Amino acid sequence: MTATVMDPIKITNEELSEEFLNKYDTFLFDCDGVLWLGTHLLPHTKEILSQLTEMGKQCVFVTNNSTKSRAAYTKKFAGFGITVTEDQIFTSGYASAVYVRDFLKLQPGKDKIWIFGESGISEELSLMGFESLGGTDPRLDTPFNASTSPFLANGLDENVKCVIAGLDNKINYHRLAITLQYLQKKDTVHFVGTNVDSTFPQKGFTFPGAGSMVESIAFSSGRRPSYCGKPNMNMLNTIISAKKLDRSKCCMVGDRLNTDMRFGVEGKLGGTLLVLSGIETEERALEASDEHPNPKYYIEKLGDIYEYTH
Ligand SMILES: O=C(O)[C@H](O)[C@H](O)COP(=O)(O)O
Ligand SMILES: [Mg+2]
Repeated sequence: MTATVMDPIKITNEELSEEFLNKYDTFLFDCDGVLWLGTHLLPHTKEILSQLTEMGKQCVFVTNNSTKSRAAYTKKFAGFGITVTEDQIFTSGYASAVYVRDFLKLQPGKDKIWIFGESGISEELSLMGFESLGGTDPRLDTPFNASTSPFLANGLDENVKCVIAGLDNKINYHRLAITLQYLQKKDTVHFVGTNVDSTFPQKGFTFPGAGSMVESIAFSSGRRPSYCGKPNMNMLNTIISAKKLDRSKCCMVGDRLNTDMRFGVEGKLGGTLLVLSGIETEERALEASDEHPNPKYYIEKLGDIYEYTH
């Protein structure tokens, strides 16, 4: 293990917890691996979020998980007994929809989007007035047959101008095959990836992440996607301007070095906190690497801050 110039500080006691809490006004929380692992809420997540609110801190939730829309996430929080409003939530599905509207300048009502992914993408597009195809369409669940697929029967839809690809737990050959047909239209169809995460942390398991799926279709098409989730700075800029944040008073809290910590460091936020309850290990947090930055602080799990201060 090589020591870096600015060694990450491990939060292990009340004093360091207080120092950390007092430094920032706004905390940007990653969700998977930080707040929860699937349907399992991590210990003292609810308590630390209430503590921050009582201290007058602002909490924003920034997830690369595109499977749910912002509206669906408010329900997930509510299911855990945590009150969060939709304007506190930013997802990679929403960031992708913003990119399609504001950067690609596709036109709602005219241009359509083919989705390789779940309802979190189509719901955000629909709120912006975009029609989408593919995604959770049950006809894609059937085994692929080129001569009977309804997506090939009448030719491809000429109005599709973009493919958005993200995490899809119903990934199958039918979805891969039709997505590739649209991506082969290189001159007219853009390629957007929601997020690059190679893996997806769950309780006791690490599963394939969105990036593993997006890279599969990138490989077959020979194209590179524009990734919109963390660490893309467009996503951070959207959040900073929507919430009118002072970057120096913000701290990014995440469980991944190449997405969350990079987002905080490249975005010049005041601080970063890596939690070890998701993807990364202490060894990785401390190693010097060209692949990712080190965090400013790290801790075993977010709820420990609550425990140290109570
Ligand atoms: O593959 C994925 O989409 C991710 O692993 C994942 O869901 C990321 O979510 P986050 O950790 O940013 O909340
Ligand atoms: Mg995470």
